Amino acid sequence: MEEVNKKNNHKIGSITVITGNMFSGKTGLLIAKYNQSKNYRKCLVFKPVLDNRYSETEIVSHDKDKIKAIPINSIQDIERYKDQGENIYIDEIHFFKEDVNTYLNNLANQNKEIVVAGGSEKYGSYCRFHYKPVSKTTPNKNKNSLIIIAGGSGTGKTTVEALLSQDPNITKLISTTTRPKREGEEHGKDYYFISKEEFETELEKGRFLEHVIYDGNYYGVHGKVIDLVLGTQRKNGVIIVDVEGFRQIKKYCQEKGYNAISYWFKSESMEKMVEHMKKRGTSEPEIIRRLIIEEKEGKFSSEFDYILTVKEGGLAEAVQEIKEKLKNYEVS
Ligand SMILES: Nc1ncnc2c1ncn2[C@@H]1O[C@H](COP(=O)(O)OP(=O)(O)OP(=O)(O)O)[C@@H](O)[C@H]1O
Repeated sequence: MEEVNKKNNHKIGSITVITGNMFSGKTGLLIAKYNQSKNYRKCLVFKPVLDNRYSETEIVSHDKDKIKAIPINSIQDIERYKDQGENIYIDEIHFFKEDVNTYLNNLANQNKEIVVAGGSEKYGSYCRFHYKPVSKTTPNKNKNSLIIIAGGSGTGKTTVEALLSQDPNITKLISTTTRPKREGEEHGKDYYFISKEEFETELEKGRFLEHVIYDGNYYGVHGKVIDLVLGTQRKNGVIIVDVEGFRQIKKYCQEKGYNAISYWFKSESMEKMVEHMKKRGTSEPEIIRRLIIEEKEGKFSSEFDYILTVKEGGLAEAVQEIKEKLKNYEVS
């Protein structure tokens, strides 16, 4: 499992360190991460004044990708700009000689998502970052977490969710729908079944964290469902969503002080994904449609806490990994 962001259960920021040898593509990756986030987060980019090899005011990768950057002399210069950004990108971090670790830890604890790129080990100790989030002033008393799962079709999300929810401490969050109840389905077990009018009223009030219209019916996740499981029942929850749903639910959890652990699911290969979809009886045109969605949404996989490549035949193993990780998030 790839850990994308070093975060703990307080969810108050992150530091992602991109390191490696010269010409290994560190700046290119930093630029890619910036491009992924720039349209929906306020982003600030910095570079050391000393690094004027290609440009004074731009970060330039070896592939000649470039983005505008603010040149700074000292890491502390970020102080003047920090309120204008939620995400902070710093290239060539090893050029700064002062204690960048302490400064960036403080910044991350102000809820900033930080990405730094730095040269190879021979340049010194820059890569010895240890992000130690401080306790929030109002510590999170809820030791339970919401497991948020997103990812491509046929990657095992539904199977893993079902296996996780067999655990008495993990509850699958129930969605709300306006579609008619089918035989055997139960209100509050399969879905909360409500009328179109009720759905639209709640939607207008902003109570749905995400919703879609499929086949003329609404489907959505109501905020009160998260409150019920994590707040009232004090259980862990699990939910499958798309990228936008993940963002809204993560934001809601942050506002409410609930822990959220997010996973982006992948299969070992695209062929395996297709094989799984075929096995399940998904039609060819639908497979193509889903692969296109996966390609589009997959660009945002780095926003998730973990990228989980589910090995072939490894669904139970994936469940175990998630459960193990869940233990680390429990606040005693
Ligand atoms: N890693 C895996 N190894 C073996 N079989 C798998 C694996 N991942 C998924 N499958 C199989 O593929 C099928 C589809 O899995 P599942 O419905 O859990 O995927 P999904 O990610 O929820 O897809 P969708 O988003 O389309 O609903 C199931 O039959 C499941 O058993």
